[in-house]
Parts: sequence; C-alpha cells; structure tokens
Amino acid sequence: MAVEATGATWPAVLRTKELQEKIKSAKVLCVGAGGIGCELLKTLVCTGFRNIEVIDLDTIETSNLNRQFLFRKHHVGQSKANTAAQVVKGFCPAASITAHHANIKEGRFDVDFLRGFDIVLNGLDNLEARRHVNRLCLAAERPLVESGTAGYLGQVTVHLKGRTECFECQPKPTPKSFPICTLRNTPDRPIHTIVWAKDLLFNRLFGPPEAVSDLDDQARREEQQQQAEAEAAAATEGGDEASGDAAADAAAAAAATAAANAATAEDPSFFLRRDGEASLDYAGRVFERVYTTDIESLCGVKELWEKRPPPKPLRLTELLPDPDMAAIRSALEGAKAKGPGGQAACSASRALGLANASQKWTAAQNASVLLLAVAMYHELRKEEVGSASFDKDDDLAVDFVTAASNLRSFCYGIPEQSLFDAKGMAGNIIHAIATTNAIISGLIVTEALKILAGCLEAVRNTYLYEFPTSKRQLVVQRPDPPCKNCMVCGKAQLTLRISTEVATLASLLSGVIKKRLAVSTPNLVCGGFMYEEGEGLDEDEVAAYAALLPRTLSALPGGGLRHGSVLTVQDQSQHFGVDIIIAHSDDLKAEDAPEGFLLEGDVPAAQQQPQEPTAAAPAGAAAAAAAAKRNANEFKEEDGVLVLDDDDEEAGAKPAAAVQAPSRKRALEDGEDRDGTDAKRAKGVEAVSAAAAEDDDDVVIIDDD
Ligand SMILES: Nc1ncnc2c1ncn2[C@@H]1O[C@H](COP(=O)(O)OP(=O)(O)OP(=O)(O)O)[C@@H](O)[C@H]1O
Ligand SMILES: [Zn+2]
Repeated sequence: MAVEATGATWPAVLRTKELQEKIKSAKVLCVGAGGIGCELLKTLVCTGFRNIEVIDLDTIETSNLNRQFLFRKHHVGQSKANTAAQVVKGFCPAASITAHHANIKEGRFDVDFLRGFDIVLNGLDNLEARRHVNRLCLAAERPLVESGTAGYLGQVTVHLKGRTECFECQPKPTPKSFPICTLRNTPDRPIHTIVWAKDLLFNRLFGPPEAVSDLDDQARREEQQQQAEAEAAAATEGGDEASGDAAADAAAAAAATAAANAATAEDPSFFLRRDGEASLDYAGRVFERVYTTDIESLCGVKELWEKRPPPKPLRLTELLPDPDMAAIRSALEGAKAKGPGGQAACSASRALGLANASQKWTAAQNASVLLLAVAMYHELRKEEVGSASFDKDDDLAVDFVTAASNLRSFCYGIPEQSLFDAKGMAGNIIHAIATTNAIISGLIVTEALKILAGCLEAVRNTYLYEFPTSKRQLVVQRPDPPCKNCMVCGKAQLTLRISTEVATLASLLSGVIKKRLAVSTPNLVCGGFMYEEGEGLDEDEVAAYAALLPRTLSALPGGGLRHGSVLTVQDQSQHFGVDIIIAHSDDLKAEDAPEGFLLEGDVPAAQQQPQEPTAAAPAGAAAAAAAAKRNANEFKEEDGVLVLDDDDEEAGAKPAAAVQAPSRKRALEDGEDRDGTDAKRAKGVEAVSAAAAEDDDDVVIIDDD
C-alpha cells in the first residue's frame, strides 16, 4: 500500500469499521525486538494488528529481563525475534507473527521485501541500522515510524516519502571523541582511561589489526596537524607578545606530542604472545610494558609535564607478591577446569572472588583481574584473539577494561571506577526505563493508525521529556517537509575537505564512506578509478581492490582523487547514491577536523561511536529541545494526544516524577555522571512503573472524541 491521504478525520476515524478492518489486514514490519520492540509487539496485537513480521539479530541477555517483559530467565541465550513472536502468539493466538533472527542489513531484506509491508516500525538502538531502514523505506515507498529512547527521554518520528523529512534530512549530533594524544599521553578524566583501555589496549591485545592501525593513523594525523598549526602560528606571528606566546605554545604542544609518540612508539609484534610463552607470563610482560616502561618513557618527556604532574609507573612485583600470583594461577586453573561455558560464565573478577560489582578494587586487585583476564582470553577464548571487539555484555571484556583503565588511573591520579560504573561508561549505557519504552511504543502505534487511516495531516513527531516543558511531558510537532538538499531523499552534493596527499583509500572508506555516510557495500567511481565491495566479486577483483587500500587518494589509478574531483558513491543494497566533491586541504585544524577531514553539506551524523551516550534516542534531547522551541506556540492546537499536566496529578501517582533527579541527566561523557545513582533511579522507576501501570490517568491518554 502506498501512503495515501483519505480525508478521514482523526481521531473520529478510530471508531470506524473500515479502520478496524485495515488494522486486521495491514502487514507490519517491526525492526528490533528489544526494549521498544517487546512493548510494541504487545501493543500492536492488543490494538488488533494480526500480520506482523519481526526482525532482530540478537539473543536474550539476563540484563534485558528487567524491561523486555516478553522474555523470562529460561529464554536467556535464545533469539529475541523468535522468542518474542512465540510469547506474543501465546497470548494472542489469532496473530500471525513471523520472526527473523537476522540483521536487517542482510541482502534478503531488500526493497522487494519491504514492499510486502504496509508500514515499517523501528525499535532499533543504532544509527547505522536506522539509516539503512530509512533508505530501504524511501526506495520501497513505505511509511516509516522511527523511535528511540534514552533513559527518561524518548521520541517517535514519522517519515513519509515526499511528504515529511526522511530520517536523515536533519543532521544528528556528532558523537564526542577524544584526541588520541590525550588518551595516550595525558589523560585526566576517568573516561579517558576507559576509552584508552577499550579502544587502544583491548584492540591492541585482542582486536583485529586494522582497529589499531586506524587509531595509529589518527595519531599520526594529529601529530601532523599539530605541526602544521605550529608552523602556521609561527608564520602569522605579529610581533606582539600574545601572538608570540600562542606560536610558542603551539610549537611546544607539537614538540611534546612528537616526543611522546617517539618515546612510546609501539612495535605491534611486541604485543603478540610468543611461541611457548605461558599465558600469565605474557600478561605480566604486557603489564610491565604498559604500566612500567611506557609510563617511565612518558615521564621522561619533560615538555608534557610543565603544567601537570607526571604519571607514576606501577611495578608488578610490588603490587602482586608471590602469594597473589599463586592465587591468580590457581584461579586460572579453576577457570580452565570449568571450560569457557559461554561469555556470561567467563569472568576474571568472579573467578577471583570479586563478586560485588559496585565496590572499587584496590590496585593489587585490578592488577590480578587484568592478568587473569588476559590469560583467560588466551586459554579459554583463543580463537577470538586477533578479531575480538569490545562488547559491554561480555563479562571478560568488561573485567579487562575496568582493570586496565583503573591501573592507568592509578598512574595518573585519576579516580578509579567500580566494575559497574566502568561498564556503564565503556558501554555508553544510559539505563533504560521500562515506562519510557511503553509510552513510546504506544505513540508508535498511534502514528501507525493515523497512517493506515490515511489521516496524513494528523501525523506528528512526538518527544518525551524527563521534565515537563510548559507543563507538558510530551511535545508534539508537525513533521517538516522533506529537505531539498538532503543527501538521501533530496539531491545533495557533498564537499569533502581532506588532504589527498595524506589520506588513504582505506581511511576514506572507513572514516567517510562507511562511518559518516553509513554505506555498507560501497561502489566508488571517479574518472578512471573504481572500487567495489560486496558479493559477486571474484578473487582477483577482491585482491586488486584490496591492493588499492593503502594508496593515498592522489595516487589512486585514473589520475587519483584530487582537488575538484567528483567521486560518485553508491550502495546498491540501500538504493543510495551521492556525489562528493573533493577539496584538497592540508591545513585542517585538529579541533575542527579531529577525524582528519571535513564533510560539508547535509550530512547525517556519524554512526554510533564508542563515546556516544547511546544511539537509542538518536537526537533525543536535542531534537526535543528544538521541537519545544519551534512548537511552543503550537501546543494548544494539538488535540490528538493529551499529555500529562503534572500540576494536576497526585505526587504518588507519577512514576517518572516520583523519582526525578534534580537536574536533567546529561549525556554520559565522563566519570562524574557515573556514580551509580542512575542505576538506582532506573530500578526505582521500573518498580514504581509496574505498580502504576494500571493507573492509566498517569501517562498518556488518546483523545478519541
Ligand atoms: N541491524 C540490526 N538488525 C536487526 N536488529 C537489530 C539491528 N541493530 C539492532 N537491532 C536490535 O534492536 C534492538 C534494540 O533494542 P534495545 O535498545 O532495547 O537494545 P538491547 O540490546 O536489547 O538492550 P541494551 O542495549 O540496553 O542491552 C536490539 O534487540 C537489537 O538486537
Ligand atoms: Zn531526507
């Protein structure tokens, strides 16, 4: 069904038989069966929907059970999509629910597949998948109701091709990232040591080689940029004291970074376990390199410590005398005897008896956990070494990151973190709240009903606030029309400012094409240059394209990508294409272009990055604030959705208000935010929300007269 306005009046149409029939026969695709997805499936069948397909790539974790109420303890480890379908059919046998335990980005879920549905509803948690579904819906001309939640914040937006903005019309906030030189040399916040442990050390020891080489490339770029800045500052020095100082500061910073990089230059082979090396000896060798030798080398770079205290090296033999080492050895033997037993069972901290996740470990305990975690990876999960990626639900990975970051924090005098807090920071966790997901799912279904009824004038984007704005907990907004210059649904051209002499094809693909443009199977053409990925290539082609990856842009075949070249980027799987004009630039400033390039035009956000709070609500707070601003005058016109007016309610009857913190929770950026109170609050809300669920005055009422 293409989207058509029927002239029906919302909400009067809700009571019509015609709509009831449409609801029964409509084919609905739900993408995601997590926090929002579970609520959504339940609400859909309770509303009368009978033809639903659900896709989710994940399996159920214990940590999902507090809010993904379709799942029970005995479901842990099973497919979310299959289990959700089964459980919903259990209480609504009349519903046909087809489950796909799969990634929505797989080729079989193509435009033709999407055309089999009347409407698509997203309950996803990452930008990459959201953008993929957006592009498929545009290509298949199917309406998309998009959603997200982050703690108390939530939003539902409606995307109708040609009528409203697509999901990518508005740029999303760019995720926060940290300069590599700060992470490597001069961390001063808990998040710095956590990101270092997760992105640098974890990848160095267990990740794929390219994960580290990408970061090395970034470090090299930062160093070059700092040098260029120092030269530029020297060249523009006006003879006055201030500009002389600025030039001297820039030169000192560049020299300090260069010296620090040279002092800690890493030969990646050092971090490989040697033939015949016992796993604990290997762990000890890594410890001594990272926390003793490297820290001593950095201390020697005097330029770094003129304005801050130098770090203090740690010594393994002082931290862990023989009896402690014996305890680690016996914990390792115990773990080996038990076998891997799945990720959930594999925990170094538990093997050492550190069961309280909220308690901070001593330096010796951190050292013990670190050594044991490294050894356990090598003894119990050897096949993952060299290809692992950090997963917040993987206990051993979280143990490693907690211990590694805390040890570094001890060196630098930074407050250390408990396992629970480190997990939250490393996993960018904003604790999910069941009530938020329930409200958002109700709103998704409301918008789906308007679309099915053909009340296209009545569709609204809705933003759920933590605190009422003008006494409103929910802010509604008429969707904007499509953006003419949108890269996805309009006809935008982008300009890429980059050094064509420094950037390689590999870095263009990973940083720009895949990360910023969310292209999954790229096809690049520019004059005589062509590059392709995806199925259907023969071995020779794959090898020939791989050989181009290390080349700089200007050295690519066919004259290269140079100033003024137009690069055409296409992704057949997404029916997506965009032209990029290359603008060579070798004086990009590190603070303006931390990734080494600037992409100009209507570019959607970078995909989720490690430091991003959570992609659950892609633009939650920012969009809500913008909507509030733009729509401050529109509230009174809205009557489709009645919203809670908190002055009129009894305090005890308000699940969210009952546990509100005094100030809006900030996006997770640093350790100060992470004191465990969020989790306590989250638990509190879930407990109260269960009791309050029956009190339907509390939250949202659909006004149906
Ligand atoms: N590309 C994708 N294809 C299919 N499903 C996806 C894709 N990306 C994400 N999902 C699913 O979307 C759901 C989002 O739900 P939610 O935000 O509650 O995440 P979660 O992983 O269940 O919870 P948490 O991240 O808090 O542990 C997840 O179940 C996830 O597996
Ligand atoms: Zn668009």
